[in-house]
Amino acid sequence: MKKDARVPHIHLNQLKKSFDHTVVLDGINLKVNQGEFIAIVGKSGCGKSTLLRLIAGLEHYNEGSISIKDKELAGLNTQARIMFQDGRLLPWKRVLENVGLGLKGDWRQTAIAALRDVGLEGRMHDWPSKLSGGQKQRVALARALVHKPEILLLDEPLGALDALTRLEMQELIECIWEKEKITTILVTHDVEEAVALADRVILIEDGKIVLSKNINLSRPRQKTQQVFVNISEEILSRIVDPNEQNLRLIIK
Ligand SMILES: Nc1ncnc2c1ncn2[C@@H]1O[C@H](COP(=O)(O)OP(=O)(O)OP(=O)(O)O)[C@@H](O)[C@H]1O
Repeated sequence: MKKDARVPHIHLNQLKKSFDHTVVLDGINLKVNQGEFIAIVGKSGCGKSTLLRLIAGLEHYNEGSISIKDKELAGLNTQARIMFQDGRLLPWKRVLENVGLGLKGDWRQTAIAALRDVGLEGRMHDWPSKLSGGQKQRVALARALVHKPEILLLDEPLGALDALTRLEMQELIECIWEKEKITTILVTHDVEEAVALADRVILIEDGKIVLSKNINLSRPRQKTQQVFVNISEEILSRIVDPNEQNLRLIIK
């Protein structure tokens, strides 16, 4: 049977999530197409990570539904892999074993290929403690990609990196996404990062999606380009109040 291209890869319908009677997400509606790159931004504590965890099936929701290709998600989302800010490598396993974790059969070759894709094949015998922050995140990315996920969930994966390493990692993520066309959802505090990478930027506020902005710019995007700056400022102005924004511009 021919697949219906109109069926969204991920469909969140009237999703509601509470923790101990505190509503964190309320009436979230979102359709993500196959191969789309979505970025989620919003103030700290607005529920971005909770949303990713719900899509990963790591958390239960109270109301609404999550469908993956029209099938309601029940339990762990086996099509998805999630990557966190701290990488979460196992310190007692070498890089190659970290990437190969959970693989079967000829796992070494598969893990080596994944490390090659992130440019770290040469470090496969190292302990994670010998790696820089950026290298650890490359390994974490390889560990997610080695399972050939259809959905990649990135929870502020570059948040702890210095500016230059962050840019390199952005390029790597973009490059892998362009090659593999994995449906990707990135949570980030960095609006420029969101605009640089995503097809669509979603803003969450008070538990709801208050903005959904298509970014119709060709790739790779130039952050200094006026249209890029304008879009970033527009989204930022929706997140921070005008006084905070003035302060940010002064500090800049
Ligand atoms: N397991 C939990 N138990 C109780 N409350 C939780 C739990 N996880 C998250 N919360 C609360 O839910 C709200 C949203 O948290 P979440 O981590 O999703 O926000 P966030 O937007 O990702 O924040 P940040 O940008 O700071 O990472 C917060 O108020 C948080 O305290």
